[in-house]
Amino acid sequence: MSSSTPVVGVLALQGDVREHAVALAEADALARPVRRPEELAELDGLVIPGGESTTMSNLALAFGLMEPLRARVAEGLPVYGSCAGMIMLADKILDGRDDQQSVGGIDMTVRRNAFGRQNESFESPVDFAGLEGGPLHGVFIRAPWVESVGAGVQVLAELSGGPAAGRVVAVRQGNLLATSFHPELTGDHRVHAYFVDLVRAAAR
Ligand SMILES: NC(=O)CC[C@H](N)C(=O)O
Repeated sequence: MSSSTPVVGVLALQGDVREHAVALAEADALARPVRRPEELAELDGLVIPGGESTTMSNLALAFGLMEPLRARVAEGLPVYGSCAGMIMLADKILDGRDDQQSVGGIDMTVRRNAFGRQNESFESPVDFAGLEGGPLHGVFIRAPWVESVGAGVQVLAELSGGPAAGRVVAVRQGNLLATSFHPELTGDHRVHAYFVDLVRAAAR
């Protein structure tokens, strides 16, 4: 790759692909939709968007992408998952559908639709470790939370107020990044810029 403009795929099976592509472009990456296994080879990084993790799991299996995705994660490909994408990166899922699979890679347990009916969708400020410029505007839509993490996982954000105060909503393990919320819907591209920096550092 050219060191200045990394190529970052957006898994385009389902979900808010376009919004991530726009945010990545704003963060100075070349965004590409990814639907076929061979398209994974050309990437410096990948985003797994928000959407519905059960559908994404079905489609990844149907398109023959699940094993190639696992292989690329094992090779160290930087991947960022938001919401359903966070579920796809979790080693363990609670309240998933029985046949649901994840790509895995982050040593964490996530709970799907964790915030419950009253809180299906809500917005909350999120203090994200290492990001300058004040709290993020966190948009949560039938979001998962991180129930527990292994020793190698860095917690980047937890909710500071409300009924779910203290719940972990952003993590990183090596080149893998996941958020419960949707920065791609806010016009604030700091999380994407953080990820693109990680992609650049990994490609060096
Ligand atoms: N906004 C989202 O990505 C929602 C995630 C969805 N509830 C799931 O289980 O996959």
